[in-house]
Amino acid sequence: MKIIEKSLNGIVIIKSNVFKDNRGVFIKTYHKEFFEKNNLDSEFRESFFSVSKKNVIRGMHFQTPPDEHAKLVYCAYGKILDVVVDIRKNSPTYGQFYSIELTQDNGKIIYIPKGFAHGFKSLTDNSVVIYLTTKEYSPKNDSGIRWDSFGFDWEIENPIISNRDKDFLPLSKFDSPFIYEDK
Ligand SMILES: Cc1cn([C@H]2C[C@H](O)[C@@H](COP(=O)(O)OP(=O)(O)O[C@H]3O[C@@H](C)C(=O)[C@@H](O)[C@H]3O)O2)c(=O)[nH]c1=O
Repeated sequence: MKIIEKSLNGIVIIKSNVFKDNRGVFIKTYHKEFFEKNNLDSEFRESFFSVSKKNVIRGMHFQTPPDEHAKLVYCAYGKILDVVVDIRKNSPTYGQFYSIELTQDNGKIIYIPKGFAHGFKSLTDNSVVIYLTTKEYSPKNDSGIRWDSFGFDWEIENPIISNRDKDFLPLSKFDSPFIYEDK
């Protein structure tokens, strides 16, 4: 495992060794000591996955305080375009986004700290996306902003989206509870 990229003062891209043989692939996705050494939150408390058809967009999600959490995200089957946007007030990169392809065999894992909205577009049928989060799911503080409200070009006409995701406020109307802290 190694860090191959950092972005927007908090986003970290981890690359894991991809062991390929005649059976398939093997990829390690979490190593507590590695996270501690690199000052990343490592106390993950829940894990879940979703399966998405091609052209599904899920996002842009986060939990608000006091249930805000860091997330670790990777794609165990298929291929996705993962997207994050900085929603920390006073952040020098507020409103800026970052995107990366995560696939079943590129070994890439994205670490998303508190204060970012997260979403993705599924590039294949049955994309399996796995998450680890540092705080339990909190329906009342589970929130989001509109996927098409922060300038990112998703390169898609009619994505498949949940009703909940369609109803989120655009970033411009969202009063963010997250404040950037210079570390
Ligand atoms: C996230 C979550 C959802 N649920 C329930 C709520 C709902 O009935 C059903 C599906 O939830 P959602 O529609 O929110 O699923 P989805 O839109 O896939 O939500 C996910 O999107 C991506 C982009 C993320 O970053 C994740 O953290 C998560 O917010 O599962 C839980 O019970 N526990 C959970 O932890």
